[in-house]
Amino acid sequence: MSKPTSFDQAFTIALGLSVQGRLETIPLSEAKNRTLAEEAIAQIDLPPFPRAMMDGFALRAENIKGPNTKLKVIGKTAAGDGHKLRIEDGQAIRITTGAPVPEGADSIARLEWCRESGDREIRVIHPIVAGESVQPVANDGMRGQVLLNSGTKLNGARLTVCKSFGIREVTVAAPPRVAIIVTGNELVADVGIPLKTGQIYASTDVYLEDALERDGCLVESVQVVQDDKTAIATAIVEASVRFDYVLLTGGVSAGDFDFVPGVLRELGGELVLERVLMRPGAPLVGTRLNQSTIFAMSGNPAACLIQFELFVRPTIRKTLGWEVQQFPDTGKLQTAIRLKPMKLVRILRAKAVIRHGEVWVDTGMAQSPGVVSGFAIANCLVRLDENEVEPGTVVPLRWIG
Ligand SMILES: Nc1nc2c(c(=O)[nH]1)N[C@H]1C(S)=C(S)[C@@H](COP(=O)(O)OP(=O)(O)OC[C@H]3O[C@@H](n4cnc5c(N)ncnc54)[C@H](O)[C@@H]3O)O[C@H]1N2
Ligand code: MOO
Repeated sequence: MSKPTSFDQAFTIALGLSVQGRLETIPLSEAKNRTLAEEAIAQIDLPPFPRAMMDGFALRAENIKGPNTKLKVIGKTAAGDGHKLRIEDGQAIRITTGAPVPEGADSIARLEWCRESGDREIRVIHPIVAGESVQPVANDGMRGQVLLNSGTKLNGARLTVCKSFGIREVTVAAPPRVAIIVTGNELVADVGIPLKTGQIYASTDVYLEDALERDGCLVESVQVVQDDKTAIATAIVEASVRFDYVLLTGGVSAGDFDFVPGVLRELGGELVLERVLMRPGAPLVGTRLNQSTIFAMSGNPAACLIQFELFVRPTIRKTLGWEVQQFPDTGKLQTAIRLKPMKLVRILRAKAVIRHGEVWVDTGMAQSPGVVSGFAIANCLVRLDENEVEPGTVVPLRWIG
C-alpha cells in the first residue's frame, strides 16, 4: 500500500483528475441546472419601451401646477397594446400597469391620486414629479450587457434573467456523464425486498445520484456488483470506456473482499490517491482508466458522503466550469470538543444555524463512520485540525445536501 496523502495534497491531486469539460449550445428552455460556459449577453433593452409602473393616467408632470389640476382624458391604453398614442399639454391617457407610456407623457398619476370629474376629465390631487411611476427604457439592463458570467449555474432565478432579456440559446458545459458502481455481497439494491441475515440496503448511491443530478451531471448507470474480482473488473472496464467519471463505493480497505484498489491496479490504473490522512474517509482511491476518472470511495456511508463532498464533487464541478473550494465558508463551534489525540484531519457532521448574522455549528451528533442517521439533521461538514477545541473557535465549513 502506498504512503498516505495529506488532506490538502489529496484535494489538489483530486482536482488534477478533473476531466476537461466539453461545450454545447442549447435552447434556453432546456438549460435548467446547467452551467454557463460563456457569458450570457442581453439581446434586448429591458424594458424595451418606457413602461407604466402603476394603473393611472399618463401625463406631463409640468402640467400639474397645483392641487386639483384638471386634464382632458383623450383615450386609454393597456398592457400589450401595440398602438402609438401621443398626448399634448393639458391632456392625459388612462393607462394600466405594464403598458407603453404614450409619446409626449413623462409620468403616471396613479388612480388613487386622480378624481374623475365628468366623462372625459380628471382632477389630479397629488403633486407629480417628472418620471413618476415610469420605468425608462433599459432601466433594468441594456442590449449587449453581460448578465451572467461563465461558470454560473442556471437556476430558476438566473433563467428568469436570461429569458427577460430575450436570450434564446446558451452555451453551457456538456453534462459530465457519470456511472456509479456499488460493491458488496451484503448489499440489497431494492428497499422493497426484505433483508436476510447479514444483508443491508445499499443507500449511499441515492445521495450521490441526487447531488450529481442537481449539479447538472448525467448519472446514466447505477449498478450493484458482488465482491468478485472478475465482476468488479468487468464493470469498471465497461464503464471506463463510456463515462467521464466512474464512482465506486465499498471494497477499498484491507478486508478479504476489498478488491477494488487491486483490480484498478491490475487494469493498469496508477493510483494517485489511495489513503488520505483524514477521519473518517481515509481509504479514497483516485485514478484514470481509458476515458474515465475513477474514484473509489469507502462503503461506510458517512465516510463515503464525506469523501464525495470534499474531493469528488469539487472535481466534477471543475469539469462543469465552477470555481471550486473545499470549504467555501466558516462557522463558529457552539461547544467545546475534546477528542483522542490523533494526527489526522477530522471531518465532523454538523448542524449550522445563522444567529445574529454569524454561522454557529453544532457537532452534537453521532460521528462514527458507519452511522448514517446524523445525516437526517446535518447540513454541513466542518474541518478540525486540533484534538481539543474551545467554543467559539472558527472552523472551515462546507454546506452539504
Ligand atoms: N483492517 C482494516 N480494516 C479497515 C480499515 C483498515 O485500514 N484496516 N479501514 C476502515 C475504514 S477507515 C473504512 S472507511 C472502511 C472502508 O471499508 P470499505 O470501503 O472497504 O467498505 P466495505 O467494507 O465494503 O463497507 C464498509 C461498511 O459500509 C457498508 N456499506 C458498503 N456499501 C454500502 C452502501 N452502498 N450503502 C450503505 N452501506 C454500505 C458495509 O456493509 C459495511 O458495513 O474499512 C475499515 N476497515
Ligand atoms: O475512513 Mo473510515 O470511515 O475512518 O472508518
